[in-house]
Formats: sequence, structure tokens, C-alpha cells
Amino acid sequence: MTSSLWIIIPAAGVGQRMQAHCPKQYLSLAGQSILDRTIEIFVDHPLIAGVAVGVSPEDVYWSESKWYQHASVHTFSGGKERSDTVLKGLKFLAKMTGNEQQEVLVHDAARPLLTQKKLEQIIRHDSDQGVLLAMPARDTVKRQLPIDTSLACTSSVDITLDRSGIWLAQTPQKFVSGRLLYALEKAQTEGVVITDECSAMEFAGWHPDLLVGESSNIKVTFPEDLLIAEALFSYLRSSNLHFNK
Ligand SMILES: Nc1ccn([C@@H]2O[C@H](COP(=O)(O)OP(=O)(O)OP(=O)(O)O)[C@@H](O)[C@H]2O)c(=O)n1
Ligand SMILES: C[C@](O)(CO)[C@H](O)COP(=O)(O)O
Repeated sequence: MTSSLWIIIPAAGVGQRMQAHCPKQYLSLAGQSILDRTIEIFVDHPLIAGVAVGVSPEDVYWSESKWYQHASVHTFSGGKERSDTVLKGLKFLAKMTGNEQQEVLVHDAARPLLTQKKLEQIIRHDSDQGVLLAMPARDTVKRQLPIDTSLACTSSVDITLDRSGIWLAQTPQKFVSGRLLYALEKAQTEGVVITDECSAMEFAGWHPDLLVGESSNIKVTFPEDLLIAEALFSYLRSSNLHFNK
């Protein structure tokens, strides 16, 4: 029987690339905020013990959330970078639960379209190395030449990579909390830039499993992503893929 897991939702970003009037996690998706849509995936799920949301110390929107006072939704103060927020979330969970070696999930607030089917797959995936959702590259992959600002076009092709081994990481990512905390602190101490939990675990010597994600599990990043998310939400709702816990 799979025990229930805590989920850490980093939601302390400013959404610079979205260029909106508020942090992108508070923009509307089908009538609710993106963050509320994301939390909805996990709240009251039989395999989720609780939800820990990392919000910015300057956040003035969270108190309007439909989950603001929900018994199984807790908040902690996020950090400067996404990895700082996740690290603070791990320390928050260890203090609140008294358990420093529990499997935890980390999922971007900006990914509101994860389906229940895929959530259950990653929760039930058993691996000592940890696991993340990722998509095999479906386009031809190019690496650019070193940027030469003297050129009219600063991005020119160097080589085409063998895409058979290329994956684009998504979230959730699942790791043992104590191992992830150690890996994030190690990367921070050694000045290694971390953009997802898996890269910290790799730096610490782990080789997490790759579990095929969903092309609909997009990260809302740029303005056009909001239109795409609205269309995908309608599709998932109509096919009942998003909600049945
Ligand atoms: N200091 C930070 C930065 C980001 N995030 C969260 O990490 C997720 C993925 O990050 P990203 O898409 O980069 O969000 P932003 O950092 O807000 O976007 P941008 O880089 O455009 O500012 C988002 O849910 C974001 O809220 C976070 O919790 N703490
Ligand atoms: C964690 C992530 O979503 C995996 O693809 C991605 O690394 C987040 O990157 P961002 O620049 O913080 O959005």
C-alpha cells in the first residue's frame, strides 16, 4: 500500500517572463488562479498527506486563495531562487512533521494541468534514485555556437544533437526529503546553478528515473502559454482527465 506523501509547491516567483500585472501564478485560468488550479490537483487526494506552498514574503495575493485556510494546505516563506524556495520547503516539512527522511513531491505552481492519472503514476513509481516526469524531445535539437555579439545573428547552429537521449524535465519530481535537502545545500555551497530538483540530485551522484510525462503538463511561462493552458484545460475537463481523484 503506497503511503501518502507531502507535496511542496514552489509559488514564490515573480513571473518576469509573463510580463503581467501580478505574479503569473495569480493570473486566471478558467475562472480560478493558476495556483488554486494547481493546489486543487492535490488537496484531499487519498495519496497526498498535505500541501506545503512556498509564497513570497512580499506576496499580497495568497490571502485571496480559495485554499487560504484549508486544513491540509500550509504555507512557508519562499526564497530568492526556485531552489531556495524548495530548500526552505524541505526544512519547513521536516520541522512540521518531525520526519527528515520521507518521500516528497515537488511541483511547480505554474503547472496547473497535471492529470490525476500521471500524479498517481509518479506517486506509485518505486525507485531508490528518485523519479521525475519528463518528455522525450520531439523536435530536432540544435546546440548554438558560442554567442558572438559582433554578428548580426547572435544565435547560429553549432551542431545537431542526437535527440534519442534528450528529455525535457517537468514536475512533479519525487525524492527522499533528506537526500534532496543535502543535494540542494551541496549545490548551493559549491555555487552550482540548480533549475530543478533532479539537477541537484545528479550533482550529488544520483541518477533519478525518467517517467514519461504529458505534453499537456505545460509550465505557464510566457503570455501565449496562458491561451494554450485555457485550451488544454477545456480539453482535459471535457475528457474528464483532470479531476477524478
Ligand atoms: N524564487 C522563486 C522562483 C520561482 N518559484 C516558483 O518556481 C516555479 C517555476 O519557476 P518559473 O516558471 O521560472 O517562475 P518565475 O520564476 O515566477 O518566472 P520568471 O523566471 O519568468 O520570473 C513557479 O511556480 C515559481 O512560482 C519559486 O517558488 N521561488
Ligand atoms: C523545474 C522545471 O519546471 C523543470 O523543467 C524548470 O526547470 C523550471 O525552470 P524555471 O526557469 O524556474 O521556470
